[in-house]
Amino acid sequence: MRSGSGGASPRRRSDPGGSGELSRFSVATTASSASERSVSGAGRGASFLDAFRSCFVPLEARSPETSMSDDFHPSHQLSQSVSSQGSNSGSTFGSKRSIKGMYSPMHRNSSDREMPGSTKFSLPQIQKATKNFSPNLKIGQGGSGTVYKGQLADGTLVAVKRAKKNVYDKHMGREFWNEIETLQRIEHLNLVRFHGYLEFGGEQLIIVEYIPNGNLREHLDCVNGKVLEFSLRLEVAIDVAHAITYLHTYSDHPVIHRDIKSSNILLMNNYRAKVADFGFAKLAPTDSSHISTQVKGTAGYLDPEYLRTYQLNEKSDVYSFGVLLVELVTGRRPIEPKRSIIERVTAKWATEKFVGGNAIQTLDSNLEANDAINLAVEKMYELALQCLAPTKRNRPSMRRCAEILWSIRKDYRELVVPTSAMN
Ligand SMILES: Nc1ncnc2c1ncn2[C@@H]1O[C@H](COP(=O)(O)OP(=O)(O)OP(=O)(O)O)[C@@H](O)[C@H]1O
Repeated sequence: MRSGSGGASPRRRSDPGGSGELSRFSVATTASSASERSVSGAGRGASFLDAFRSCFVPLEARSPETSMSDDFHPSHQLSQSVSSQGSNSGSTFGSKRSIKGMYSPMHRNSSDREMPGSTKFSLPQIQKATKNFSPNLKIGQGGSGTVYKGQLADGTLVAVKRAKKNVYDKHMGREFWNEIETLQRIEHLNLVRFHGYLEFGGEQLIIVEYIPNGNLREHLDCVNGKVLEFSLRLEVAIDVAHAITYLHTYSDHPVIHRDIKSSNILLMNNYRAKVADFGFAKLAPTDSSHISTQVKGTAGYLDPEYLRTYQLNEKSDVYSFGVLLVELVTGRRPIEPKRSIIERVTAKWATEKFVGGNAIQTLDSNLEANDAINLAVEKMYELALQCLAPTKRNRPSMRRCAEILWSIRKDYRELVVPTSAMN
């Protein structure tokens, strides 16, 4: 995914690992395609080291044995088309917002789809806000569309996601409605706020809160020439943990994001993080034996168990979060094809270093190590290893991840500012 700055000129992104883009994909085919896309690594074994190595072994993907149902769909209640303008709660885990009538695109017929889809916005309004989708206002490019910065008549800054027009790919349309459905359900300080949407005249637009300070990947790449300091990385990890905890635990119905990755973590000017991009999000299956027909996610972040079994679970987000933790410490992308084979899969390389007692060697070279950072890095890897466990039952809940990160932050702060100095 390529993205630009929040300003008028598109931002260039550096590529220190020479890794290029991580492909976002959905595997809907036979299991062999899943195995082709999986990450290779060391063999299995009984030792601790081998146990965590197996997080990265090639998967012997198999077709689900049980008969496949279609991708899980919530039992939609018919609805109004809501434009969610509610205020953010600001509480740690946010407030539950109950949207009684969920809008169900799956249950609409095609003539409905030609109708303007939002009570809030008209196409001319959005064309005006984005200067008719001016290339100068382009702030991001993803697999499913282009993102523009816009300003509404009342001065509110918004991000407008314009879905790709691809008549041959019905999944694109599904992603669009998926994102709207999820955004309507959720509200949390660490999730991008939904303003509304519009489907009209071949355009599919999602309008959300504009987040001014770029995405986490850009900051780890020092695109602005500024290093993201360690304490802020820890704060970002906590914000993301809060956001996912909310999705898994406190939203009306547990939501699985399915695409947790650094380019989907957006930063405010004060470096508070917000999770974006709900195109792949799903309501958690109520039936634990549910089998998806499509595995979705981004290479390098994808839960190997989900890839192998097609069984979706909240713990798939926990796996991706483990990859993100390693990314925060190392600054590297999850897969760096241009590095030596040992270093190519960042999480494997870094956690092996950790187990070997050399965690600090993996610290982002832009950061300067000190006692506080050393300790925090060790603890973050301990947590990352749990998140990256090969099977979901051995991974912690997101809530547990948040609690562990709070304690890491507490210890970090105490070491950075010794108590005696505060008295
Ligand atoms: N609300 C927002 N405010 C500011 N910038 C945004 C916003 N939403 C997205 N962006 C920018 O646009 C980029 C692409 O976002 P988008 O959600 O479209 O990804 P995507 O299409 O799902 O991409 P991919 O398919 O690779 O996941 C983000 O990385 C970010 O830099």
